[in-house]
Amino acid sequence: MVRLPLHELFFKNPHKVLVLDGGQGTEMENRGIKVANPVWSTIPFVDRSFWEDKSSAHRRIVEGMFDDFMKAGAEILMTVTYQASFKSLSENTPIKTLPAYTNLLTKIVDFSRECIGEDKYLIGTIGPWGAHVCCEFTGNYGPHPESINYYEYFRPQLEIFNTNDNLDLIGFETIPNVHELKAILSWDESILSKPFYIGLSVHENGVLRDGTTMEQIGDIIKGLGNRRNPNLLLLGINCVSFNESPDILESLHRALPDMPLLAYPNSGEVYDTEKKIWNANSDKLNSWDTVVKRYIDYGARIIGGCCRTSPADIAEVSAAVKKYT
Ligand SMILES: C[S+](C)CC[C@H](N)C(=O)O
Ligand SMILES: N[C@@H](CCS)C(=O)O
Ligand SMILES: [Zn+2]
Repeated sequence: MVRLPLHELFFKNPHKVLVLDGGQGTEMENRGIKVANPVWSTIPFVDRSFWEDKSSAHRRIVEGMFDDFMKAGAEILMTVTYQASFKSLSENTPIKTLPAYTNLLTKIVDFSRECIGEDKYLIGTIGPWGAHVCCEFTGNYGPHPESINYYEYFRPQLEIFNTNDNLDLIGFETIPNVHELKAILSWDESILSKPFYIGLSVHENGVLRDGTTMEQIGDIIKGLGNRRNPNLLLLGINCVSFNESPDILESLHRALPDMPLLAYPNSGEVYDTEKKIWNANSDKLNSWDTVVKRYIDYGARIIGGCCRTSPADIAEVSAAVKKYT
C-alpha cells in the first residue's frame, strides 16, 4: 500500500493538513444527474447500466468529478454513499436484501478506489439517521430521539465499510442531533473497527441543530474517558454555513483544544427540503484563503467543501493549505 495509515501520517507530520474534495451530490447535479429523489446522490449507482456499461453517461460523470477534484488538489476523497443506508435503499429502490445491498456498496467503494488510484485516501461516508427523512438541517428527530435504534440503522453500512480495505476512514457526516452523536460515541472497536470521524451539522448561531452547545459536546467527549474508541480520529463540522464556519470551529477548538478537527462547509446557500433546491442566503463575507487560515489555526487536519462547493473551490482550499502549512 502506498498510503501511510492516516493516524501515522498525522502523527509523523504534525503540520500536515489534507485537502478534501467538495460537495459530491451537488456537483453530480451540476453535471446533469438528477439527485432529487429519496436516496439522493446514490441514485446513479442503483441503475444496472452504471455497472454493465462502462461508458454510461452517469459513470463518466462520476469519474470526471473525481478527476476534477483531484486536479484541483484533493488528497482525500469520499464515496458517494451519504444516503445509501440499507433502510433508505431497501425502502426506495429495488435493492431489498442484505446480500444485494452488500454487493452494491462494495461495488461503489471499489469503483471509487479505481477512480482515485492507490495514493489518495478514501473515506466511506455515512449520512445521519435524519438524512432519510431530510432533517439533517433541523436536528428534529421527533419526540423521542433517545429511543431511536441508531445502531440498527447504521449497522449494515458500517459492517461493509469496516471490512473493505479500500477505505481508509469512515465519515459520519452532517450529524445534527446529540442523541445520535452519543450513540456513535458509545460504540467500541468491535462496532467501529477502523478510523472514523464525526462531522457535526451546526446552525449559523453556533449550536448543534438541536440546540446542544459546543461546550456540551466537549464535555460529552471528555466524559468518555477511557471508554473513548481509539479509532475516533477527528471531530469537526460539515455542511455548515461558509461565513460562520470559522467561528464555529473556533468554539469547538476551545471546547476540545487537543482534538484534531476537520471542516468542510457548504457554499452558504440554504437547502429547501421540500423542493430539494438550494436558495441564496447572504453573500460570502470571506475568501477561502481567510477561512482556511483560521481553520488551520484551530487545529484542522482535513479541510474541504460540502454541498454546492465545486472543484474551483477546492483549488482555492488547496492553494490556501499550501500557503499556511
Ligand atoms: C445534505 S442534504 C442536501 C442531502 C439530501 C437530503 N437528505 C434529501 O433527501 O433531500
Ligand atoms: N458527502 C456528501 C455530504 C452531503 S451533506 C456530499 O458531498 O454530497
Ligand atoms: Zn453538504
